[in-house]
Amino acid sequence: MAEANMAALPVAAQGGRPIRSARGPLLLGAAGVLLIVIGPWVFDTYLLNILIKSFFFAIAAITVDMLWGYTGYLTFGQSAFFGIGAYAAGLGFTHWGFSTSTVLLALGAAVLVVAVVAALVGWLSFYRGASPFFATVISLVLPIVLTQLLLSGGEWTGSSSGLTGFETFDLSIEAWYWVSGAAVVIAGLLAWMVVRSDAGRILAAIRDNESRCAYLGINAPVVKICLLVATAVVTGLAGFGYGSFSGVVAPELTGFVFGTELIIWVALGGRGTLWGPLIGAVLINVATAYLSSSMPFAWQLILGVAFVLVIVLLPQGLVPLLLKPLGLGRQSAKALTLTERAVRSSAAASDKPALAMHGVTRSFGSLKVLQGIDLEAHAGQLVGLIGPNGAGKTTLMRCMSDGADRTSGTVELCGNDIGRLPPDACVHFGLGRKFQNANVFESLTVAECLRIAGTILERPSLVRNDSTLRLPPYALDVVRTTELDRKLDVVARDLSHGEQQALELAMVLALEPKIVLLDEPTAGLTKAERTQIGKVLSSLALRYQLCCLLVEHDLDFVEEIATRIVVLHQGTIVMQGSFQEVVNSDLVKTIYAGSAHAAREAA
Ligand SMILES: Nc1ncnc2c1ncn2[C@@H]1O[C@H](COP(=O)(O)OP(=O)(O)OP(=O)(O)O)[C@@H](O)[C@H]1O
Repeated sequence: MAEANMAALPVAAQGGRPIRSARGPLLLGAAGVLLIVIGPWVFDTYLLNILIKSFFFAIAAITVDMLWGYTGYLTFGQSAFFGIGAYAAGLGFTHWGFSTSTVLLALGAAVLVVAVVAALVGWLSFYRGASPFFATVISLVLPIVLTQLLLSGGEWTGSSSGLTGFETFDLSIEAWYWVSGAAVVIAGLLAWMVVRSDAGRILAAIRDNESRCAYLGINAPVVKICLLVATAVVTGLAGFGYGSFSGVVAPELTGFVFGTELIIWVALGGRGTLWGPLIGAVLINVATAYLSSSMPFAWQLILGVAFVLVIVLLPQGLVPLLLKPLGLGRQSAKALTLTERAVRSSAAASDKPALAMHGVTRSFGSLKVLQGIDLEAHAGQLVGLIGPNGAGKTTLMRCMSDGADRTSGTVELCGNDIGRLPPDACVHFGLGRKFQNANVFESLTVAECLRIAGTILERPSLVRNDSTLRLPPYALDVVRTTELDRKLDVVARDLSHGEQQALELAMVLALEPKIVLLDEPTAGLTKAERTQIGKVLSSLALRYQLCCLLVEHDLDFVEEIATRIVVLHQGTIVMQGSFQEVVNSDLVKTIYAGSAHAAREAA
């Protein structure tokens, strides 16, 4: 294919992506580091003691924020990982004595057990088809089960009293303060770097629209399992530090109440900000230490009421509101260059069908929606799939893009049998699917959506933001003809309906698909937008030799661009041919007249 060797050309240098201004967090970070350095000279021993514990708790709160605030996974289970880390120290030092080798063994055991438990919980929570509600219930069960295990551990775990008085690191309170302070700063910086990076934006994409991620070839369950394991290990290490410092480990550290407190600290501090939960966790723990003895019940009640109020009235949390004058959260634009990317994969070979379906059926109970569909489409063809409402067009598209959807029959994409493979695997065979309703990442900018769309071709960095956005020529065509290149820094939810449709199409094309499925791409578009999209679609097939399948009710539009028409009626293909052959066919006229009559009768 000629485009395969096309040089990357700078086509636009305008627009930009909003990133959180680094000035505010840096100022805040500098103030925090200063407090950590001078703390031992400023705070009394009691406060130092509280702060050390708060720092370890704050690390756990940061990980909850990454899971809940950034990825949308509400978890009560991080306490379990904190507790496993703390008990690794308590059990190791109590039963085998304190020595360098015990420290290393206990630390290794903490990391291993936490990673294995987190991977298991992640697999259970995020396996295909599991709902977010199910994942949250699993996260509730984990601390409850773990607490029961510890309670039934007899003398070995100390049962309800836990373990106390074991020998631990011989460090002064000042040294512990600096160590825990350094740990929270490092954890905060690492988390901040990851969530701001290009790869970190995938977390927000999963939170926004997991189904679109799958159709971009991103295996969201695996991403979530990896994130859960990484954050669980960090939380487990924080727990190890806490257990080693306090010399006391008790079942409460693994419990569901502590898991809920972490959620409260994150919500009050400011979900999705990292520094909010960090500051929230520290301040609430300090306040609890001073106030809970003078008003033990009232303080918990105040925290509970504040939590409810914040969730209902102030979803962004309290800390961002209090620190607004510092300029935290203000947006600034980073210059971004949009360039053309050479197409990596060649189009499907013309002698082999890009899409081949044989005997495909789909039933919902006794309702047979598709009845033995045989269909082939080649590279360079733009096939219009038409038929009355309820004919089974969308169902047929689903069967082409998700192996689990059909009841029987075979589907091959570029010669690969999709078997029962999920959409993200089908995408790797060259599939791109555009849905009827614009399906984008609403909280991300146009540039971020487009970058995430190219994830399977250009692995995004875990630490950096790339200042160049590379797109294949046809995706660039869509971006330019619809003037999205002037709106790279606009958040997707603020685009017009037509622009969102164009953005979704550009995202699908950024995948460099060989087969493009388009479900009513002109629905809700103005005449001008329809003409623009029509030109782009024609060029996909004619110029770039992609295989396109288009479901469309607008027959004028189909006439303009389709190279072949397939008519579907009551789940079977009743006719295939050129547009003129189809519209002049008596059979097709009868089918459409019949469905119009049925529609009038129904009305
Ligand atoms: N999940 C489902 N459960 C039960 N029936 C379903 C399901 N999905 C689709 N159907 C039925 O299958 C038939 C075909 O639906 P489908 O959406 O594929 O038709 P279509 O040709 O795309 O229609 P339209 O042009 O109105 O979008 C309809 O009768 C619909 O009610």
